[in-house]
Amino acid sequence: MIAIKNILVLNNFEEPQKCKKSDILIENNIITKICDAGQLKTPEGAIVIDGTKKAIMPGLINTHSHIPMTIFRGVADDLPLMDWLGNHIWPLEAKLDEEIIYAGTMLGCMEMIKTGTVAFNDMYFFTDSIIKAVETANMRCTLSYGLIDLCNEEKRQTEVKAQKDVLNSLEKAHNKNGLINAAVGPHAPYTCSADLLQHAHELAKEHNIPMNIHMNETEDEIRQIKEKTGLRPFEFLNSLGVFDDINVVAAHCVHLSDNEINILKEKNIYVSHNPLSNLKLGSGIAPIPTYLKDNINVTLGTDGCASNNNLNLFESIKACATVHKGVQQDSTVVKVSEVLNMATKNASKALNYNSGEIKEGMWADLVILDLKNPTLIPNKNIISHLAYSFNGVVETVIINGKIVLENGKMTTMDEDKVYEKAEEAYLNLVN
Ligand SMILES: C[C@H]1O[C@@H](n2cnc3c(N)ncnc32)[C@H](O)[C@@H]1O
Ligand SMILES: [Zn+2]
Repeated sequence: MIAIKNILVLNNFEEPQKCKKSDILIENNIITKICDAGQLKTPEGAIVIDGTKKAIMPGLINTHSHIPMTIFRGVADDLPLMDWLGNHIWPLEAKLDEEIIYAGTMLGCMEMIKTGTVAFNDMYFFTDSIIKAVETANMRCTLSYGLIDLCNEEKRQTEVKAQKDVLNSLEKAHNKNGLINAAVGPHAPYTCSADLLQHAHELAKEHNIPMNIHMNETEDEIRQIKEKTGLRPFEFLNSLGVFDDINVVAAHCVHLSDNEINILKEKNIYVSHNPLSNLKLGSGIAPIPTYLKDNINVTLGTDGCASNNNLNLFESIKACATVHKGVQQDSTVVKVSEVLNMATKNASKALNYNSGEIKEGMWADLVILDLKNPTLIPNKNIISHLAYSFNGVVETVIINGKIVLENGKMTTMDEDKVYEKAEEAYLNLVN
């Protein structure tokens, strides 16, 4: 049990003036009580956190990452997507092994937790090593194995077989405490055959899990699909039935025709907006204000550390809250509450979580901020600061009712060892 006393609860992004000081009780992994400050009787044996001069917010949820790619930070800057992937990233990824993946995931979990992220939706390889690291860190996640067959039948068969093993591992991991969840991850329309996409869709339906896919990131890939199929990517996948009856998290969605935006609406597709990756790779800027007007569910992601190059979701929040205002020459688009909802409750909905808000009955996935931080002063306007000014350095993080960061220090891992292993992994990758 954890009792948090006299803390400012940031549970209303729309009406900041309604946020007030409260006491919170956490039992097992659930928020069981929220009452006025001073009202909570501390149950015997509870850990007590004094929330004076602190605020608590829902932990952030990153809906698009490649977490082991922390090891790739800085390896291939200033290149466009296809050159970056084909000539730099994929050749290096051919050299990955379990140890590199474990080291990269540990570093990624540490970075996310220290910047207020409690959960992430990932697509990568060597899923067993990722599971091992995430279990150590006690992070929540939805993991998918990146399916790529490049339309080669033999490769398709090995991918289908590999996917089966991955789902078995994920199911076992999920059964421990529910922290780890499974998704299917066909990489993108330009790397997957129609058969592989349909196979992934069937699996998602059968297991009742989401699909995680890169969509319409660059004009170049859209041209490729149009040449091959006569259709734009969303039209092509829709014709295959790939969006039916499942939650789809479509990363990027930078360049869409009106008809494709209609497909987003009709099929209730969740957009994972990755503004910093799109800016760095020169891919473009997604029309987020249009999506918001159309009531499309928008969430936020960082993408991997070779295209961002960090996992601090507060930076993506600020980018999202500012870049669209500049592009549209309209400072009223993408409001503070909208962007904060993207990183919390919209993401929770996309991934079928019970978090993203601070309410009785919800998972205790929470972040405590020290109000004595220059980027949070004046404290009165703290909700605005979360979108526009906060540097992301958080004090304490609770995931699934467990304290994983305490006064800025990881409780689940030896930080120095994680840094050392990550440096070693980098040398193994590039040499
Ligand atoms: C899961 C696979 O996705 C690749 N990957 C990482 N970032 C991006 C991106 N922005 N667009 C497409 N693919 C990406 C990884 O490098 C890996 O090969
Ligand atoms: Zn990606």
